Amino acid sequence: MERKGEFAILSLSRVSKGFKLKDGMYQAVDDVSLDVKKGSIHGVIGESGAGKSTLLRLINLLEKPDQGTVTVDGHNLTEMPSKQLRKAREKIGMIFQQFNLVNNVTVSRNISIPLELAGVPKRERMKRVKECLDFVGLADKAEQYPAQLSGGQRQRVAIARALSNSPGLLLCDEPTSSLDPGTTADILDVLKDINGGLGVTVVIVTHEMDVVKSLCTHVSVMEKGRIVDSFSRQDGDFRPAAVRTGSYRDQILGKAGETHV
Ligand SMILES: Nc1ncnc2c1ncn2[C@@H]1O[C@H](COP(=O)(O)OP(=O)(O)OP(=O)(O)O)[C@@H](O)[C@H]1O
Repeated sequence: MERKGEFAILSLSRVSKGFKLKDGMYQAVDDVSLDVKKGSIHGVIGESGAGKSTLLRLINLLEKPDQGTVTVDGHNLTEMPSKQLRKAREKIGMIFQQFNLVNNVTVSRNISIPLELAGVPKRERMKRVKECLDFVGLADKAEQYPAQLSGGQRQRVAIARALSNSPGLLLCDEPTSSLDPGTTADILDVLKDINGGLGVTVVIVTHEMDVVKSLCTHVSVMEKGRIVDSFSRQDGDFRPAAVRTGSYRDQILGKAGETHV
């Protein structure tokens, strides 16, 4: 039963996505249903090629599902006319493994662009850019260019840009996979602050177990385009693994090894 305050900010219902290849269709996401609770940090873990990035891109309709519905904050995105969808997307931030910054403009401008696209007046934009830079601890880098920054600093700029329109949901596609362990820990701390301090729900796809262990409140395991297991790390959801022993669930819940008597 759903507990008070635990309603889903995001629901995927029977979502599928296939890609046309030379020798037929490849089903990257296959009939996936998933609820993400408001206020959670929901990790999607799985091997390379499992379909994690495609699943994430289906959430904000960067990929259009072949079937199924995507509901964010009670609004069915899959049925929205494009203008309304653009508005809804402003409230869904996204960050990427390779940061995806615009390299020939300054840090400030990178953060300002989503605000410009949303029609925010200049004065308000400047204020918001400063707030976002302060939040990620890069106020002194405002007039620098991405090439002048380290990987961790670039990811912080990308995070500031993703936060500029005050999203309720932040989608993270392998956000630490290009970073060294120390910088990874810093970025994970920023994501924790975004969740705990700003109340933003975070969905993160990763193949790194440590990222899930240090960050996530809820976990889904993806295999061959399907979600094969989903569990909470918070409330003693220690049901036996739905899949084999030594599964992601066992490892994440700290039960790995219990069977090795
Ligand atoms: N635009 C596309 N056209 C054709 N095939 C695609 C496309 N995007 C993804 N795929 C295929 O779909 C499968 C799932 O890819 P996806 O990137 O979602 O997996 P992933 O779990 O995120 O893996 P990784 O961690 O390696 O990125 C892969 O086999 C990939 O080659």
